[in-house]
Amino acid sequence: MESFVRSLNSKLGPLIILQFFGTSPAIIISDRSLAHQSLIQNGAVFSDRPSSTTITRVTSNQRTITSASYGPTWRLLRRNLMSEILHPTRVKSYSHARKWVLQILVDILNSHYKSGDPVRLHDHFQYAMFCLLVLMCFGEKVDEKTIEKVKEADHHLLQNLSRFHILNFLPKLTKILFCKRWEEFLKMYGEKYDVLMPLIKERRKLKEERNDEYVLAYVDTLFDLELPEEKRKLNDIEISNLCSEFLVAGTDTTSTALQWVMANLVKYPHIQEKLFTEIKGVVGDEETEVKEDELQKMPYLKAVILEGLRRHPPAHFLLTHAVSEDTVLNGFFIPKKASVNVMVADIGWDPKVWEDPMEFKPERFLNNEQVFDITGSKEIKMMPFGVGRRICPGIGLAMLKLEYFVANLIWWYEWKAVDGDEVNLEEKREVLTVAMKNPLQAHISPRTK
Ligand code: HEM
Repeated sequence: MESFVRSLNSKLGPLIILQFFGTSPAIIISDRSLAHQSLIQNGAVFSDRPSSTTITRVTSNQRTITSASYGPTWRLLRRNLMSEILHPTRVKSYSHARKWVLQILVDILNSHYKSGDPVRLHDHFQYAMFCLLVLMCFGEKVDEKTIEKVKEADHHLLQNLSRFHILNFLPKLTKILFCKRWEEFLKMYGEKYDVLMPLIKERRKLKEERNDEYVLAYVDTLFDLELPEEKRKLNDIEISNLCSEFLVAGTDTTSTALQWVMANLVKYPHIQEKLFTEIKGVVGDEETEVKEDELQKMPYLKAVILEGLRRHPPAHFLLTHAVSEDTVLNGFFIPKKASVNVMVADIGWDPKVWEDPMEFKPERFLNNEQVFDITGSKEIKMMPFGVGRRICPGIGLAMLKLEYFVANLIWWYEWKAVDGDEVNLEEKREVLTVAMKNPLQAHISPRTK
């Protein structure tokens, strides 16, 4: 799809409008000024989401659930909630969790070092990022067996997502035409619910017993919430859906970004060395950990992360937006309900903005007198997290995690390519992200400082 769109795009220009069989048109934007016009200047109109399947009944081991809706109000609500738990002050309160997860990662890496085998990073990163989000979601350390079960249930559903997309299209009809697929979907849905529900119940109990003596978790923000229009609280399936989205949205995106950055640091040892020298200038030789409050003294680290996100944005498209009322963009009439897709990767590779855009050069972020604005509020130069009203609510947490984990991984170990093996930066499309086609493998050795 992406290469098809790209070839169409080079022939037709920065705004493509596709329409099939009288459906609402799909618009594809690959130009940063059009992205700015639509998502920032006209954000109120371009920031809805297309409606998706309404789950009305899920039979799980525990009970039958009879309602769950995904309307626009619901989505706005979700966004507000995410901003509450992902607010910078809250994000800080989870620094103990990041430290815990770093230790898990380091233990795994140490055992690789001792065995002499190269490290295959992606799975370890993904597991570490997932542990972190489970902890932020449910507030307590969850045992490894349960984490595996939650991961498995989410993964299963995610891998089948493209097969289930068709169910969004006229559900009344697809329930007859694709009844087996509906059954399969509801079964997987029920399995996920069965895994999450005990964690949610346990947390609810703890919240009632302990009153104020705990660090707020994402699920806590859902318990007391009342839907403003429907004037009711969230039901169990809605809560479990939101928890699952929290876990899914933040895991693969962050672990993919982390892997791309580390791949470039292995491929270009001089960049890795320069980064290590910067860290050494800030952190005392005796220290085993780069602390979160030291990260802001490391401009080269920030430049490496930004360059990683520009050159290899984990999502090459934004999630689909929908237009909430008839409007005009670039002289074209865009009707209400049209869906809008924005080509994130192409925007960050624009040769008019970036010299040698396909090269990995963190230095390009060092010469700016002002701090680089990744939110694109004044001008969009890249948009790995989206921009405007629908910008990723996890942006602050994601940047912090990337800086913290990259700094510590470089502080602890020297990373080298496997002998005779060039680091291959070919891409592969996954469900939510564009990952490395050949996952990074590297030899590590502990630093002697
Ligand atoms: C490097 C890491 C990440 C990247 C590159 C990333 C990127 C994105 C992008 C491009 C979008 C779509 C924005 C749009 O449609 O306009 C998005 C949405 C979202 N992200 Fe992230 N994200 C990252 C990490 C996270 C984390 C850590 C969380 C939370 C734990 C998170 C939660 C979400 C949610 C809930 C949405 C949907 C928001 C909505 O529908 O309004 N993301 N992200």
